[in-house]
Amino acid sequence: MNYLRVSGGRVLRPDGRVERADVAVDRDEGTIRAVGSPDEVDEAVGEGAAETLDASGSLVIPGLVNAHTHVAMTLLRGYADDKPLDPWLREDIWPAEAELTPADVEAGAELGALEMIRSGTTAFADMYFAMERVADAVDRAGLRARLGHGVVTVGKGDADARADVEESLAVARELDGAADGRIRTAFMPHSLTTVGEAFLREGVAEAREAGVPVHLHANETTDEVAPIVDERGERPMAYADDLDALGPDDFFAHGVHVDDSEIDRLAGSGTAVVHCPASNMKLASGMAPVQRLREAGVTVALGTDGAASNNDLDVFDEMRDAAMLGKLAADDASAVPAGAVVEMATRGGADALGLPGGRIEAGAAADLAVVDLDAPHLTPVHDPVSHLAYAAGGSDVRHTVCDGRILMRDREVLTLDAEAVQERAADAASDLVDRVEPA
Ligand SMILES: N[C@@H](CCSC[C@H]1O[C@@H](n2cnc3c(=O)[nH]cnc32)[C@H](O)[C@@H]1O)C(=O)O
Ligand SMILES: [Zn+2]
Repeated sequence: MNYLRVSGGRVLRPDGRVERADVAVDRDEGTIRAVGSPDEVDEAVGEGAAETLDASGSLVIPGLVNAHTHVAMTLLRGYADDKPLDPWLREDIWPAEAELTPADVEAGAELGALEMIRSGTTAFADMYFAMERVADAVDRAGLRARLGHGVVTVGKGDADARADVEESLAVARELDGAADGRIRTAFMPHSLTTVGEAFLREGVAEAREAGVPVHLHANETTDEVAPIVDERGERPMAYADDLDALGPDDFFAHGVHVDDSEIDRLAGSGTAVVHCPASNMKLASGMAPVQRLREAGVTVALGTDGAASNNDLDVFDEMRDAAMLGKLAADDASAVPAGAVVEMATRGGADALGLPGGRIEAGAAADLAVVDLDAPHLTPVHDPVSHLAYAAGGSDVRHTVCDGRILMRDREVLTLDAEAVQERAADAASDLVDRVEPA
């Protein structure tokens, strides 16, 4: 067997225990073949590993999942800060995005992929446009992703609006299974207020027929909830239910302003929520009731949202922010503990996106990250899970593996030319800003 051995480390197992173990990866299948003591692994797969990754002094964890982002927004990192969602989108972000070319989107997506690989993320969900270019970047980077074209119909004529919906459905049908199956897709209306009812109803029905999930921004701000309640006399998740947009394959970003009836609807339907704590804090959107969502049985994942509202794509930051904000929201220091946020960033993310991975166990997808614990800010190690949630950062990741392939070894990214990617993105971003604000 053509196998990769991750040796000498401690491993975070699906039950939350951390144990000394080696991991044997079947590189042809892209799956984990064995996890155990060196002797156990020798017995299971033999001694002749084709390649070895050293994990001594390190913790082997499932690859992190960034379950909601707009990856090419890396080009707008630090472009417009310190504003609430609606004026931020209308006055700054949407005018800049109107100037983005497909080549810009590809440059931004590559930069995001590079940043994610370097911080131990192996899978993400992306809502944007020029998605075939994002797919190319994902393919080259070696990551896994669930991709969709974001639809906005408000402020557009009927033909343009319809074309946007059709584009999202076409992307969902055509890109599904790309990059040797590492790319899956979804129908992605931007939100329940930025897409008109008839378009939502038709689009969701077609998505169901095509067998692709639905992903949208939901209950992000009170400004977004109020018009639905005023105009329809029902909460947004009741409206979503009426649109047939709730189900076990569907995943909604934010879920900040959800009441108990909506939490019950999400739990009952199996719809996952992607919590984006940094974006919610930065745009002052509010505090999602993460503890209550989890207690109700909702699958909760973590997302960075775009780099313009975060301002990075490091899921370690999201774990820390989720634990901190979750406690504040619940007014309870025992709420959203370390183990919960680690679970949300790994298995929760994989399950929300319906992608393999999220677990270090035999038979699971070989998506993993090796975190170096030998650092002043990670000493001593009373509890490695506590460190993942509260003390470690993306730059502590030594190696990143996705689908059995090494994407980063000893902090060197093998699938992308880091320098060229960074330079291309910086150039694209400065040209973009010049087009938006002519000198
Ligand atoms: N085809 C659409 C594009 C939608 S992509 C998804 C959009 O979500 C925007 N976005 C980024 N972060 C957030 C957020 O937190 N809430 C809502 N929208 C966001 C992002 O800038 C992008 O415009 C069009 O014609 O405009
Ligand atoms: Zn978003």
